[in-house]
Amino acid sequence: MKGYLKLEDGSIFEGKLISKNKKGYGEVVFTTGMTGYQEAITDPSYAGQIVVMTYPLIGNYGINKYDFQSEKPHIRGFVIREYCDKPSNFQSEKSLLSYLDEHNIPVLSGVDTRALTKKLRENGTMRGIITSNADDNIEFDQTNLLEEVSTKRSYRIAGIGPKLAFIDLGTKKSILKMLNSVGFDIYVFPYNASYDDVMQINPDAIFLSNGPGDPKDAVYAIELTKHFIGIKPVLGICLGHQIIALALGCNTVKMKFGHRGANQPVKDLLTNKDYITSQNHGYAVEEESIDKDKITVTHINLNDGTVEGIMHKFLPVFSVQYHPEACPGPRDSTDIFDKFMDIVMVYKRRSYFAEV
Ligand SMILES: NC(=O)CC[C@H](N)C(=O)O
Repeated sequence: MKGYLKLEDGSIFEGKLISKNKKGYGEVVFTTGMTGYQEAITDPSYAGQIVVMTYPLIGNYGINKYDFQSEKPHIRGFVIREYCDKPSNFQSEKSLLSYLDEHNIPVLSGVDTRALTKKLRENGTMRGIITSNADDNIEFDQTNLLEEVSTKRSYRIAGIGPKLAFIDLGTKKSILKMLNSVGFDIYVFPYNASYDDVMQINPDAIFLSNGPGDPKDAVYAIELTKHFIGIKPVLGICLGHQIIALALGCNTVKMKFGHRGANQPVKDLLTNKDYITSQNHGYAVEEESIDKDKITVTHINLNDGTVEGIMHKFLPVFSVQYHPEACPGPRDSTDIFDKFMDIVMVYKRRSYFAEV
């Protein structure tokens, strides 16, 4: 069936509606990963968004049971150039389309994704609708994205090391896996956990996860972070990084079209090393808002110079905008998890010896 992606500036891209569900609304964003569609569609940070894949052939390696980043897809729609309905991969268990159909996600294929991407790059991210009727109006659901994707109840992933209070703002499973693999005993809390909730476990450190939407909407997490800065080591990734920046008094801004893909170059200004990183964000910490007497910019994006990491000069607080856990993408920067463990152990020992 013929279908359309209509953008808020009135432009219309034609394609074929190949899914059972023929309609979806969202913010239209593009991602440049050549592979990694399974990780992207199940990454809760994409909640509320219609995702355009710039790589022209999608679906060719199917869906497997290892690469899910959460329990289900969170995207509102999927736009591709060409769909491959005969997946070939030793781990593949089902086709991409059957998986998206199970979860009622609309898929528009046969779209000129190059022209669409150019449009989004020039005009910036826009809202849009996937529909069979080009006269339909773009609507927008005002759901609370954090409530939608965060865990509903607290749970633990046991480890032999220090206790980590992990604030789940829509985390990717691979972040939990990486933190657990370096030894953290993880207590996962919902997005609206209070200071008292978290203090019940007497944590050694705090972690703020990735997640969807505008970081300024994460009001509970920003307040919580303010309580812990200077008291416990704090690490944040992506949305977590933006929340830490806001808690430290910096500002965040919406980018024109964001960074999404598995090939974003980042410079580590402390070591002068460059990494290729996995990214998925539409907001960034505003450089001019950073108080340089207190906070160091540790990483920048080599394409556009935007802030990709910060570190407090005197307190154990640091964060990165990119995704060191990869999934999808290169594992150039996974050492951040070991670095966090080292810092937490130093602080834990210090407070132990202060007590005895
Ligand atoms: N992956 C993320 O955590 C994304 C953070 C935030 N929602 C943004 O778009 O910038």
